[in-house]
Amino acid sequence: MRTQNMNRDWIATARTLSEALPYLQRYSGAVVVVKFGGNAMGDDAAMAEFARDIVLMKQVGMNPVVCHGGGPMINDLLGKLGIESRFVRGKRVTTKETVEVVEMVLSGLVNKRIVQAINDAGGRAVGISGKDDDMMVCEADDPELGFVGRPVEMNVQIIRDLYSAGMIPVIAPVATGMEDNETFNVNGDTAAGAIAGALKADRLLLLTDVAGVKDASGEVVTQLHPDQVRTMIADGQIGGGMIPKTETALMALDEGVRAVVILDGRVPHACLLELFTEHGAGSLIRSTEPRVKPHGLRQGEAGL
Ligand SMILES: Nc1ncnc2c1ncn2[C@@H]1O[C@H](COP(=O)(O)OP(=O)(O)O)[C@@H](O)[C@H]1O
Ligand SMILES: CC(=O)N[C@@H](CCC(=O)OP(=O)(O)O)C(=O)O
Repeated sequence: MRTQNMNRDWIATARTLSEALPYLQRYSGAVVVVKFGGNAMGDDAAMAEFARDIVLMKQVGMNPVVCHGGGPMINDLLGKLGIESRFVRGKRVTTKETVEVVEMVLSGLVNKRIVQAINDAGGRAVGISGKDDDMMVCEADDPELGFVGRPVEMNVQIIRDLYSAGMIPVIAPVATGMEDNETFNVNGDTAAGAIAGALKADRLLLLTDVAGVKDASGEVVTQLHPDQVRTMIADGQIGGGMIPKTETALMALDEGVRAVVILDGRVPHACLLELFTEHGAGSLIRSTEPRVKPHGLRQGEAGL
């Protein structure tokens, strides 16, 4: 019977909402930095879905901070300009010419697309980059990479001011240098980690285009201790863009972030699944003992 089926659907929906209550209570006031990678962004519908999840997080009393990437979009524009993209250990080799394109794409096209999507979903997004209020000051990461920055000074009060005033900061990973006012291209994961570390965030969610950190047999490892991550980098199980991602996770944990999750941003409602359900998503990296549940909080655990 159609009516009975509909009733069953409604009851299931109500049950899901009810089951979210302990998570909503525990995460109230929590600072959650969400890194939205270029590969995770997808089409307009996927972007709208992501934006709704971020607005929902804000609506229920969390403080989401979005830090984005946009590597594929930079590749596109560089390609149109006839400039080749080259990466070393997951980071773009960035010339003076390239960095202008990087800033145009990240602080312009990508940042404003996300801001607009969040505002369309009823949030109050404000787009900034690491340059605003000197939020992120960098020095050169490695001479081989050119204008790629490594954050050395973080001034995150601007972010706290924005979320305390009801807004959702959306941050492009472009920063100022210590000298000569250079512009630095910062890997999106590195920037998100530095921001999460400086905020001592409760969670850092790194959204990407794979289901999580995979081992040599291609299986996603749902829970990782930092020592396991170090081993997997050293023995080559972790490679490419996953290197800056996992290195970021380790650094963020060292700086006081409670836990880092690497998850598949292409899965609908990935953030909600991770934060508000028992199921979780992707690979969780933290220093403490494994949880009873695969993701989220340990059963009976009081804190985050
Ligand atoms: N052990 C691993 N587990 C998962 N992905 C890995 C691993 N080693 C390398 N990778 C690669 O890392 C990529 C994710 O990094 P990247 O492309 O930079 O993502 P994003 O653009 O979302 O920041 C994956 O698509 C995959 O090709
Ligand atoms: C230094 C460096 O590699 N910067 C990145 C910044 C964008 C980024 O990180 O984008 P994703 O998160 O989509 O990969 C780049 O130029 O591609």
